Amino acid sequence: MRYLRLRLRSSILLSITIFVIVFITLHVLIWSTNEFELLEKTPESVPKPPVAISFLSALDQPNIYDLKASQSHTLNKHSSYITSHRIHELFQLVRTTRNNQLKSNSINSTWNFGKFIPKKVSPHNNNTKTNVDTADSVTMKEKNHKLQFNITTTAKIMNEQDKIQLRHFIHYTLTKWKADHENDKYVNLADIMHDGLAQDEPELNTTWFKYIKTVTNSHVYNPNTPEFKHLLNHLQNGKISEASEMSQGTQIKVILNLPNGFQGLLKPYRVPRNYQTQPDHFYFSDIERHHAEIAAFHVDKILGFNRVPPLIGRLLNITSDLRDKATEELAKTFFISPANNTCFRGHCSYYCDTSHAICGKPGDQLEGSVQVLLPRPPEVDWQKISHPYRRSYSATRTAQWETNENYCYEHVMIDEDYHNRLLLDMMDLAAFDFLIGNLDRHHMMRISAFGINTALVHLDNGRSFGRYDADDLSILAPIRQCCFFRYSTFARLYRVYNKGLSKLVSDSLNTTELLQMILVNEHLIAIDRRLEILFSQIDICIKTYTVQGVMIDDGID
Ligand SMILES: Nc1ncnc2c1ncn2[C@@H]1O[C@H](COP(=O)(O)OP(=O)(O)OP(=O)(O)O)[C@@H](O)[C@H]1O
Ligand SMILES: [Mn+2]
Repeated sequence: MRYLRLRLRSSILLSITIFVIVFITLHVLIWSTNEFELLEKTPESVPKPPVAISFLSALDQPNIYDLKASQSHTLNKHSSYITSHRIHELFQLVRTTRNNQLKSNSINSTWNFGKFIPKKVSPHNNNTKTNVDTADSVTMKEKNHKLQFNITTTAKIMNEQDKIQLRHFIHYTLTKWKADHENDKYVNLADIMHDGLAQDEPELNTTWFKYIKTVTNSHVYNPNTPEFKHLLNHLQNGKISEASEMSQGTQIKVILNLPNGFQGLLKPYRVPRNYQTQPDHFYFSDIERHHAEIAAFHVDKILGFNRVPPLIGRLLNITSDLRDKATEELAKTFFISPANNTCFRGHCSYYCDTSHAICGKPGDQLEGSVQVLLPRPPEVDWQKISHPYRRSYSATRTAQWETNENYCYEHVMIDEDYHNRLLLDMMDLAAFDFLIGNLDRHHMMRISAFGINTALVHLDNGRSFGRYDADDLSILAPIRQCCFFRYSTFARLYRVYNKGLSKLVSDSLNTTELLQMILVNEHLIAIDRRLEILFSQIDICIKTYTVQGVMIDDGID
C-alpha cells in the first residue's frame, strides 16, 4: 500500500515536472517568436522594399488601373545622413559668407592657367564640344566630334598646389563673368522669333505668342502667370488635330498638334508607377516612364528652377485622339490585339515592337504625359552639349569620371566652355538629377538663340524615378568632384527642406495634376532622403574647401 502511494506520488511529481518543462519551453518559444515580430516592426530594422513589379508582368497590368498594382507598403523611417541641426548650421554659414566671396588676389601671380590647356587633337575641325541641335534624328552614338584632350600629360602635371590655384581661378573667372553679365536684360523667345512669327501670324496677340513671351533665357515658364495656367489647360484639354511621330530620340514620342499653334509631346504610359528598373537592366535600356516626366516637372518647379518645359498627365482616347489623327506613317503601326484592344508600336530603336506595343486598356483609354514642344531648329537654335559626366552607354566600358577623382580638374575646370554659368548650371542639374534618380543625362540642352547667358533646359526626364529603394550616389559625381555650388540654389534647397520637399511635391501634384498618385509613397520618401544626402555631400565639400571655396555667386537666381 505504502509502495503504491509512493509510486502514485512520484508519478504525480513526474507529471508536474514534465508539465512545467513543457510549459517553460512553449513559453520561451512563443516569447522568442514575438520578439522576432517585434524586431521586424521596430523602425530601426532594415525596411523591406515593396513588392516590385517585373517588366514583363508590368506590361500585363491594365494601364489606368495600375494604381492597384501598388501594394501599400511603407518604408520605415531611414536613419539620417546629416542632422537637421547641421543643415541649419550650414545655411547660417553660407548666408553669412555670401557677401564675402574669395578675392581674385588669392591667385598666385606666377601661376599660369594656360599651361593646363591641353593640346586639342581633332581629326575633323576646330569645332567645340558643343553643337547646334538640328532636327535630325539623334542616336545614342556621339553625334558631335568631341575633341579629345590629351589628359595623360595633364594628369601628371596637376599637383595639389595647381588644384588649389585652379579653384581660385574658377572663382575669379565666375566673379568676372558675373560682373560682365549682371546687367543683362532678360530676353524672351517671342522677341527673338518676332519677325518670323509676324510673317505667319500678323496678329501677334495669340495665346501661343503670349506663352512664348514668358519663355526667357532664365526659365521656360513663369508659374505665376495666367499664361502658364492657360498652357496647362491647353495641354490637358486641347483638341488634337494631328498625331505624328517625333524622329528624334530612341523611344516612342508622338507630336500632338493642338489648337492655336501649340504642339504637345506625348510620352505614353508604359509601366505602372511602382515599376522599378530591373536589377539586370542598364540605365540605357530602361524604359521611359510618363509618370517620371510628370513628377520631374513638379520637382523642378518646387526647386524653383522652372527649367522643365511644362507638362501634364492626360487621359487620351487611343482611337479618336491618336489613330484617327495619325499621320500615314504612324497609322501603319496600329493594330487590334488578341484582347481586342487598339494598340500601336511606332518606330524607334527601343521598345517599338509588337511585344512592347502601347495599348488602350481598358477600352480605348490611354494615359500619357504631354509636354509643350518649344520652338526648335530652324526657327530657334538649340545647343546640345555632351555632358562631361555622361555614362559610357556600354555594358562593358566605364566612363573616365568613374575612375578618376581628379576628372573635374583635368576635364571641366580647365575647359573654357565652363568658365561661365554653365559650370553651376551643371551642378544644379546634378542636384536635380540626384533627387529624381536620373542616370540618363547624356546631353545638356539650352536655347543658344539666347546667347551665352542662358539656362539649361531640363529636357528628357523619362528615365528618372527608376528606383525608390536605392539612391545612386554616382549622380552626385559632378558635385563631389568639383565641389562648387550656386549660392541661390543652396538657399532655395534650404527653403524647400524646411517646408518638406515631398510634401510640396505631393501638394503640387494633387492640386494641378489630374492623373492620380503620380509618385507612390516610396518615391516621396526617397526624395526627402536624397535631399539630406545632397546636403551631406555639400557639407563634405565645405569641410574640405570652406564655404567660400565651394559656394559661388555667379549672379544667377
Ligand atoms: N519639349 C521639347 N521642346 C523642344 N524640343 C524637345 C522637347 N522635348 C524633346 N525635344 C527634342 O527632342 C529630342 C529627344 O527628346 P527626348 O530626349 O525626350 O527623347 P529620348 O527618346 O529620351 O531621346 P534620347 O534617347 O536621345 O535620350 C531632345 O533632345 C530635343 O532635341
Ligand atoms: Mn532620353
